[in-house]
Amino acid sequence: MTEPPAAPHSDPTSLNGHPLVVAIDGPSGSGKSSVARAVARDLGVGFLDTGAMYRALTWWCLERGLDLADRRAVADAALVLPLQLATDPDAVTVQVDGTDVTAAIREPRISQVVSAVATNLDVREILVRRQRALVAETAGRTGGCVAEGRDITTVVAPDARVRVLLTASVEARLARRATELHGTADASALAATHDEVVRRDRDDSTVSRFLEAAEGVTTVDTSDLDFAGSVAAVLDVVHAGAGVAP
Ligand SMILES: Nc1ncnc2c1ncn2[C@@H]1O[C@H](COP(=O)(O)OP(=O)(O)OP(=O)(O)O)[C@@H](O)[C@H]1O
Ligand SMILES: Nc1ccn([C@H]2C[C@H](O)[C@@H](COP(=O)(O)O)O2)c(=O)n1
Repeated sequence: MTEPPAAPHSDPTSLNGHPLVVAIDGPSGSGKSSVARAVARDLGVGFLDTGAMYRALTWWCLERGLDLADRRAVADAALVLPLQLATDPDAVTVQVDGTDVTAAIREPRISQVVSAVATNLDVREILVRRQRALVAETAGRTGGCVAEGRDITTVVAPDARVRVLLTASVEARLARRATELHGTADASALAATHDEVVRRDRDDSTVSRFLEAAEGVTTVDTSDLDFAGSVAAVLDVVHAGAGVAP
């Protein structure tokens, strides 16, 4: 008898047609974006990087010469932000008004100031509305959505079937980001990365709760895990919490 080919990934259709939403929050450098993307790929569903939305808005405001401290002007920009965000985990692209900003929004000049936009409460209200719509649309179209950010488990998708706080020690997170940005985690690279990780978390945590798990949220500490181990740990939570066949 011929065996059927092995399934390439977990099967969200085992949820009797109910779309699977996986919400992942965590501090900077914990691995949210890369792990969430790999988890979405494994599940065969869409992926939403909500930080990319705050970054794209920041990029657009700077492009238009707006003062990021002008909260009203930045919120007005958020209302009309011409954003196209691809949610295919194999082809994540971010466009603003037809310009591909996928790489530009990761540059230090954006990382250094994005918190000024992300702590604008009027902006948050507007982008959260868009994020909820994107999660629903993506989940309906692909069978599910893995969404990551700082307030997904608590504000954007508190009813998600699976909710994870992905965390790691500050030392591990600094080393990861330093290696990513500077190719090394030596003392000078670690010092240069401090603002990107520690200061940003301090500012961002004034408006969102992502340093500790909210009730019902499962913490996955990746300090001692490699990347593949982090993905496997989150998939374990998904399989346990959502009844998704591995
Ligand atoms: N065990 C691990 N788990 C997750 N990511 C890891 C791990 N080890 C190294 N990394 C690397 O850490 C870096 C940071 O990951 P990523 O950008 O996904 O973090 P993040 O939490 O989304 O950060 P930010 O919120 O600042 O964008 C990436 O280069 C990733 O490949
Ligand atoms: N749901 C979210 C997502 C992101 N932010 C903030 C935090 C960061 O300073 C910025 C960019 O996010 P990153 O790409 O580094 O994950 O946006 C937030 O407040 N809420």
